[in-house]
Amino acid sequence: MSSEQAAEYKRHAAELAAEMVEDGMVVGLGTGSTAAFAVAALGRRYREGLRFVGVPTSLATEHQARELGIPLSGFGEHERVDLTIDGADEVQRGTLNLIKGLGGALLREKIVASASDRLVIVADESKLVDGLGEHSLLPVEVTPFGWEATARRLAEVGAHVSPRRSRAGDLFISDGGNLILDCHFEGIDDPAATELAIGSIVGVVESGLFIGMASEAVIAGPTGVARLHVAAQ
Ligand SMILES: O=C[C@H](O)[C@H](O)[C@H](O)COP(=O)(O)O
Repeated sequence: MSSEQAAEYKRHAAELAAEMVEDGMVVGLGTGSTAAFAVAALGRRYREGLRFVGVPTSLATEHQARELGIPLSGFGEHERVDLTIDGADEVQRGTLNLIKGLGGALLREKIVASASDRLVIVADESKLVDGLGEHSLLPVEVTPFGWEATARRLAEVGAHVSPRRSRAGDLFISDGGNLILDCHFEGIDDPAATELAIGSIVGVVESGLFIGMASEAVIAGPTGVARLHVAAQ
């Protein structure tokens, strides 16, 4: 799929999800190229009279939403988020378990997702996988202090670890002031166990595994847009 086609599919999925927002909602605003289409569509809907407040999942999304005139809020004012629309790097068929964080926003995204009544994932169909870790690295956010030691612990649970760097070659710093270690696994057979193993390492802030969090995925491709739900076990 060409990048123009992928962008078109992302836009389709994002615009359909943006239609799910209703008057009075608290809306989680995701991060990344696909979520940005949803934020743009929500900006248009706000200008047309829909009233909602957004909870942004990154500084980049906060900036985009402000430019569009979307009012923003946070967890000081709201305990729960009604609906979050976000992208993903991989979406597992059936479970809708996810890998997120290639854009570096996984920590805020996970905080917002965990406070959301509904997490709707928007993506083009290249993101759909049978098993997590098929195509994507797993980003893990870690504290800057002692990151090399944390990286060694991650290697012990089976990851090939590379610290993420900026284009200039410096260590990438997340919105939360942490580092990201990109972890390659030879497939992630048991995502819940992997999430637990990674989460128990001192120095790990969060991993990009989102297990049991997505309620729906809106996936667009050449045959149209499909709304996927978690399959009954
Ligand atoms: O940290 C970034 C986020 O998890 C993104 O939602 C994810 O990387 C997908 O981004 P995109 O829609 O640009 O592929």
